[in-house]
Amino acid sequence: MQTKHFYIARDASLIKPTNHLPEQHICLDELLSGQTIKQHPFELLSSLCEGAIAVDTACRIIWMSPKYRQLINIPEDKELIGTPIEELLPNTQLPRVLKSGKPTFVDLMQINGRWCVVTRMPLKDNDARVMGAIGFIFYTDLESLRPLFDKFARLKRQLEQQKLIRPSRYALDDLIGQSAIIQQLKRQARRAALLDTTVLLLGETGTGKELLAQGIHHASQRNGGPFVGINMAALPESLVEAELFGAAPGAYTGIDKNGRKGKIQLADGGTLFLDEIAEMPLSMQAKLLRVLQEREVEALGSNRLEHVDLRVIAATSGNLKQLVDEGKFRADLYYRLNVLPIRLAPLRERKEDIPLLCAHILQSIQQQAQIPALALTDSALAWLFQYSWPGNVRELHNRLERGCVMAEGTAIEPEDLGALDDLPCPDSAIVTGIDTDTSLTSLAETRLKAEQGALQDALQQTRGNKSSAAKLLGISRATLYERLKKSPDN
Ligand SMILES: Nc1ncnc2c1ncn2[C@@H]1O[C@H](COP(=O)(O)OP(=O)(O)OP(=O)(O)O)[C@@H](O)[C@H]1O
Repeated sequence: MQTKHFYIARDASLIKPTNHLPEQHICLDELLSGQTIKQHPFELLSSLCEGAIAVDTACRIIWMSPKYRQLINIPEDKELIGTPIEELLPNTQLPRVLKSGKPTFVDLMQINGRWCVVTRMPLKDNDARVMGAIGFIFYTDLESLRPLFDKFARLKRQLEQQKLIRPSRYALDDLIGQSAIIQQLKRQARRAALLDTTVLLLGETGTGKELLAQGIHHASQRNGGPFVGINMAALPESLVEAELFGAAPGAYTGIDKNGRKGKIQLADGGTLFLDEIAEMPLSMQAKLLRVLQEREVEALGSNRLEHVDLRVIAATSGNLKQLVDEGKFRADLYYRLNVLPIRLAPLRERKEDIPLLCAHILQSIQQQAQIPALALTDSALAWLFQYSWPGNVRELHNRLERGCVMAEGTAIEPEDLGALDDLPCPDSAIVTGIDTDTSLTSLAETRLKAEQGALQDALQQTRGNKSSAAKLLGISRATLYERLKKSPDN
């Protein structure tokens, strides 16, 4: 196979890949080695555009054209060689080019508040090893493209209004925590955002898997595209196919004459978040595998394959490997999804994050509900530290919300957080400062009665639906069953 070289015309007006070597052209290798002409090759290239910047493999600036300096307001005498590019341009995509070794020929990028059309290319040595990357700005005056931008913005607004696309609400900075575990998680997520591969998020319920998925999308190059989420556990098996893969006109009675787009088609250009992936019916797994392998989707009732361009982030609170071993999850799909696994630690493994999380959550509750600021008493904080947090950050949020409602004074006490629900537990008794002799017996009885009353009320309200009753009470189904067993009637 013949290698393609880049050639530049002697009048410096054109760079194009070709297999021929016309006499009037200079090979770029020759040009970069400076054998042919006196002018620095980068300067020659930058004269073709509105600015250019080059970095080495460590993403440090090795060269910047004067026009680029002007665009980002850097004085001429300021030394930039060796500066990490992200310090100057936080949204730079050159690290991605270094990683992938692939160019992006046309992209839009905001530089110093101005939209620019940019091209990025890897710089490779004779053995095709990446030794740096170079970015060019071709247009900074995009007024002529204004009608196109306006149309794009209008269509995007329409889709958002129809709730067909949901912009990601969270960035990685919204992930609260100072622990080493959270810092490492954010570093992994930033690296995952740079790559365009499938990510598998593993963690118990409420650990922030969806929040992290949105953060990765937000930090990725796909952030201008949609973030589309679907929870496999919330869908009856019969609806999964149409919801996920779409349906052709006439696929089933009552369908719109234009057919129906599935979440996969809606995520085109962006990120598809498949929550509770372990719940995906086996019959649908082969179809999803095709999307991951071929980027092709076949709508229900159609025999046409549509190409889609998306990144998949899947999440599970279960053990996928075990399901594979039990034959309940396809091994080939598991390996396709498990390209970049990221584990989210439960809150009990990073309790040092609790005070910061509480501060953030309390502030947001108080702002939303427009109520005066409430602090946690020392004993409330102590209880938060000794509790095991089966529902993780979601449960912390629910308990703090409950605390804000129940608090009588200016501070939240352990019992406002539902700490007494966990009695009789010696630890709880210590942190709540409750005397564990005779008063505890009557308190426990009173609490049991009140609790059974609340359980019965919730069951009545939800017409006996235990899942909904548990949700209403802010407890898990398992806890609900456990508490029901304590009823004197049982
Ligand atoms: N580190 C964190 N910082 C701030 N908020 C968090 C953090 N982790 C989780 N949350 C919040 O906790 C709640 C639950 O998070 P999320 O829905 O992302 O969890 P999940 O792991 O996807 O849960 P599930 O498996 O039940 O769907 C959300 O309100 C989210 O914003």
